[in-house]
Amino acid sequence: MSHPAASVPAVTIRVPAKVNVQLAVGPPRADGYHDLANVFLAVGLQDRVTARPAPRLSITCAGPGSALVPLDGTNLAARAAELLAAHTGRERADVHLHIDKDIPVAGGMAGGSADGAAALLACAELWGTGTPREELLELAGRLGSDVPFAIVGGAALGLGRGELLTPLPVGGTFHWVFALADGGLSTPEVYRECDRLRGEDPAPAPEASPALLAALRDGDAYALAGALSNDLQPAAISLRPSLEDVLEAGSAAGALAGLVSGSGPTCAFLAPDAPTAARIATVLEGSGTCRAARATTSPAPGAGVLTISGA
Ligand SMILES: C[C@](O)(CO)[C@H](O)COP(=O)(O)OP(=O)(O)OC[C@H]1O[C@@H](n2ccc(N)nc2=O)[C@H](O)[C@@H]1O
Ligand SMILES: Nc1ncnc2c1ncn2[C@@H]1O[C@H](COP(=O)(O)OP(=O)(O)OP(=O)(O)O)[C@@H](O)[C@H]1O
Repeated sequence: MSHPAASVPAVTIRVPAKVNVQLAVGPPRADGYHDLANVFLAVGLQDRVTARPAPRLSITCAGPGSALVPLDGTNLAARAAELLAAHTGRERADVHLHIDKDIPVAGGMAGGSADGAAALLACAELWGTGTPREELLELAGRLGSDVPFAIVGGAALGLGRGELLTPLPVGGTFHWVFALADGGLSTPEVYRECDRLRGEDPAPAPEASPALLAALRDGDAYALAGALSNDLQPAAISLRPSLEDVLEAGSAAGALAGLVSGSGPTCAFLAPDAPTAARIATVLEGSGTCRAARATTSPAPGAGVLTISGA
């Protein structure tokens, strides 16, 4: 006897959030982007995207903040499905995508980018496109600067606008606490604010910090704490001054260091070990400076298949 649930093909991909342990931002380019030295680290918060055959492209989303996620063609997962269909000569993106969200929305942890990366992989698997990984990475870069890293995971240096990746060795597990904010920050607005604050001062060419790369390679949390940097942090704080209070609360709670994650408003705190991370999360939650705090570890693997069912 056939099993009805098993007869529905479905592919579920899990995909990690990121924190930028270094984000060096150069001057604005003619195309509106900024050259970066962007050191990405994938962390244990993850979304899941499930692809199933459907007459036409549709999206549903569940989980914290899902009400803020667009369900139309602007969703990065929808754009990924359309892009792969066009690239592989498929008539339509005939797929339903369901997003289980755990990555904070508009939080500077590349949640939308993660969903775009997961949708690319899910549709490639569901449609059996056989698209080589290099081609998927190139398509990912067209979707957004953060999308290729969600496929690669681990740690990587992103040059150009952040999409040209070189994987980096990581010599141990790092413990993090993420302070989640109410409401998001717009990435383009934060870059604009960064330019505005710099005024006429020329930004130096962005370069990866040798001390930071060594800290990652050695798995040395104390050295990493001393090397964390984010050129977008002053801009995020300028747009959301209350982030100063979050950073102070995390540091008073015993973090080795804290910084704004990417374009914010999520703040990331490095802890020496798991029990300290759990304690910092509890203190932050009670501090009234953030909506919630989550302890997790890094590095985490890039987007990958969680389940494939039916056929
Ligand atoms: C802040 C970071 O999350 C750090 O990883 C990324 O740089 C942002 O990456 P993303 O959200 O994938 O950004 P994209 O979708 O490529 O670009 C959105 C907007 O952010 C700004 N942007 C983005 C990347 C970059 N290197 N320079 C920029 O100025 C531009 O205004 C761009 O129009
Ligand atoms: N799948 C998606 N999930 C969340 N937001 C999405 C998605 N697709 C499109 N968006 C839009 O993108 C905006 C930014 O959301 P996202 O969660 O990617 O921000 P972010 O984590 O700050 O991004 P980044 O760190 O890459 O700059 C949202 O406000 C939303 O309108």
